[in-house]
Amino acid sequence: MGINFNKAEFILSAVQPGAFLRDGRPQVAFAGRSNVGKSSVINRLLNRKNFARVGATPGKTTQVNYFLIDGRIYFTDLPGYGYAKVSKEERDRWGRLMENYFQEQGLITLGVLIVDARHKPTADDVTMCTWFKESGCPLIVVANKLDKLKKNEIEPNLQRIWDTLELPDTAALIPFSAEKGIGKTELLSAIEQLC
Ligand SMILES: Nc1nc2c(ncn2[C@@H]2O[C@H](COP(=O)(O)OP(=O)(O)OP(=O)(O)O)[C@@H](O)[C@H]2O)c(=O)[nH]1
Repeated sequence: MGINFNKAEFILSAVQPGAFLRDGRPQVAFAGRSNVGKSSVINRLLNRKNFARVGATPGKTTQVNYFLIDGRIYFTDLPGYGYAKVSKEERDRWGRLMENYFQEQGLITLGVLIVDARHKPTADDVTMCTWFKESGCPLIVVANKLDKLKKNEIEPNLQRIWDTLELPDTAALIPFSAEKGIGKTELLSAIEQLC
């Protein structure tokens, strides 16, 4: 039977390396640059308004949040990166947490990397993508804020994202708008299929 994405509950925040949840349920790890709309994407997928935090102080989330979906799979919300005003200390803390997270073998069932459809992926996006690729999990890249693109910009921008991230043939790139709901059905069915 299909996963009921309307049935979601917040489980816990892991702030310490080594405190990551591991109970055998599949985990879908969401990552993305600060302000790319990661909370909005998660909220859209779960049909919620203020479930995952939206628009709070960027870059202040050095914690890994877990949401249990329908008692069956986890959405793992990784802390955003690339916010210019973050202190070196905070950045180092983020780096340690992520290093530990990606070192844990077999933790991630599926990686969802959210990038901005308007821009060339940043060096941080490329690094995050490499971590996902090296972890060996299937990878979906979500090009969010599609509603902000003109029609003729869509194709070249998607190609630029694909090329910059050097995506393998096995990856999927889904054009998305958390604002308008574009791409939601496609992303949810990809998640169901891969979990
Ligand atoms: N036009 C448009 N705006 C969006 C879209 N998705 C998110 N936004 C806006 O982008 C801003 C950032 O969204 P958030 O969901 O808070 O982004 P985040 O990546 O979770 O940010 P952090 O909490 O800093 O990690 C908000 O003002 C959202 O309303 C989209 O698809 N289209």
